[in-house]
Amino acid sequence: MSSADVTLSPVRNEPSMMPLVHANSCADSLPDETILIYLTLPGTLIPMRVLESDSIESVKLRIQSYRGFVVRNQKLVFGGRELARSNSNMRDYGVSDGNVLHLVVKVSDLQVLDVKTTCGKHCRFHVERGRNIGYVKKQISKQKGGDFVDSEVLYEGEKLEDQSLVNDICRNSDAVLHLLVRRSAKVRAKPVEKNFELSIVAPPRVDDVKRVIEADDGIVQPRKQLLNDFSLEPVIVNPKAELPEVVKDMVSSASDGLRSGNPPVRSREGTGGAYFMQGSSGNKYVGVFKPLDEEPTAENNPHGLPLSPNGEGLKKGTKVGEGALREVAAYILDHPKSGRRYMCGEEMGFAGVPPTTMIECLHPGFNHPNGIKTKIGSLQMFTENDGSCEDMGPASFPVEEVHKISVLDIRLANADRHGGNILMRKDENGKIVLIPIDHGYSLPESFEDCTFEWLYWSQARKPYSSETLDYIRSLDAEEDISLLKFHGWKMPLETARTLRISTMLLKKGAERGLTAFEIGNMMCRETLTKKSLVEEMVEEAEEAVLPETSEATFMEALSDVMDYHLDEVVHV
Ligand SMILES: Nc1ncnc2c1ncn2[C@@H]1O[C@H](COP(=O)(O)OP(=O)(O)OP(=O)(O)O)[C@@H](O)[C@H]1O
Repeated sequence: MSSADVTLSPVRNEPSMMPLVHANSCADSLPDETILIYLTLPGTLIPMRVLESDSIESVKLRIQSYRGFVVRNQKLVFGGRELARSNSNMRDYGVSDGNVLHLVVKVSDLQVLDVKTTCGKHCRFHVERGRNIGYVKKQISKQKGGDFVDSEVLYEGEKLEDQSLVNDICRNSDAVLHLLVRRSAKVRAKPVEKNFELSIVAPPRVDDVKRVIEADDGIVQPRKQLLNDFSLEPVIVNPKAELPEVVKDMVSSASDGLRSGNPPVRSREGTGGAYFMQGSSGNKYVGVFKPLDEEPTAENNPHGLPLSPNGEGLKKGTKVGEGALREVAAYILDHPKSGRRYMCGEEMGFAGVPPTTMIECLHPGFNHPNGIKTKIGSLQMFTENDGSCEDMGPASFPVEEVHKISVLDIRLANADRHGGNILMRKDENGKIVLIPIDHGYSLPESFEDCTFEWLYWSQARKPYSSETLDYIRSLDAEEDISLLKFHGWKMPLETARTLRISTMLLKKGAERGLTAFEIGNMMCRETLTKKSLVEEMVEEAEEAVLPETSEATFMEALSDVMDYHLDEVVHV
């Protein structure tokens, strides 16, 4: 996410209660279904009058108008569940009079910079808000060719010091920070008789200047914390499951970072606690750590979300405290094209899930409201990126990139694939590469909350390539379940069933020439209450077998039901 957390349009003065805005409402007779709800933000409780029939989107729009938080940066949580479907209404989610809804506002870790130079060059790029102007100058030099390290950078006419942090400069929460770069001119004065002669000495032209050797990478150096009370170790359940070298390197770099006094930096984005782990030099993030106890609605969630009432995660069919397990599973199951992950551990997987492993880590920099304790969670390799798919229209995403994400999401029945969870970067040839992250809500026990952002992208309607079809053919859910068991996750029957069903649907659908859109669409509900086709197929198969029947017999029944429905789709 690169945009700021607030809209650029003027925000209305905050009323004590957000008024009801409805086409049919009139001052003295409120419609029957009017309810009063309360929004909590850390430290604030905001009363708001809404209609039970108001859509989530319209409620968010009003929050945007009165509080300034843009809709896509808002997450509403009620009863331990995220109100994720924008076209569903308050009633669908069971919100009634007097209920308290939690509003989590996503604040970006990245800032868009729009840079103009006095010699007419222009560039636009993202930087982490923790970087300083010295670093920005180096980025401009890289992007535009030449050396801008000795130049002056101005914001609203004021010269910025090299040490100034991007975060501190954004005083108006600007979505885009406009900077002007000019060559610095030194003024020298030399006495000439009783007067001074002024001469302005412009620096040499860019081409004449030798490139400055890297000295400071410009990342914020939080005060060094040289501690003894820290640790970072991989969690290995099965000693036979050897960690790939890339994972070992990531773990040791993050551990070296802590040893060198570079503390974890908490991300401002997301609903759970996510920490950027630094390397030993302190100028590079090497991993993202997500502790189990800081997941949304878990005990130590840093965003103040209340505890889950029933242990279920924000998405149906997931459990609080299992997000890290699912993150690691997504990496293990993202087999490379050439074979299973355990046979060729070093290779990047088909969908490009960054290497992820389970670690235990002790550091006072995490959220410890009840005393400092060792935390267990997932550590994922930090991937340099130019923002997420929320920052850009999908038109320029290569078809193969979209297809690889679709294959992963269908297999894992991902319940949280929104644009913010796909990072994006350009490779050395300028081609856009998509990087799937945040798989804490994959492999749910039910299909109720499956959502795939890419369903709405035109690439999803293009046929899979023969290479992708070969990959799909090679998938085997039983092998995947055994592989996860080998790595220590003995999946509950319901989760294993999800993996079996979604793999079966992907394989059967692809075999019949269906597109990612057609297959994905069968897994997603059109509305909160209308069951998806895959849910209907499961129900039909359950009705066709005896209650105590074996899993294998159930899957056989489902296979027949699925063939019937897919053939119908193909012949329409
Ligand atoms: N592997 C990665 N490489 C680079 N940045 C990452 C990586 N994983 C996560 N991030 C960034 O870390 C921040 C928080 O991560 P993330 O969105 O996954 O957290 P979350 O709490 O699980 O979010 P959500 O509320 O979307 O479920 C985001 O800015 C995200 O872009």
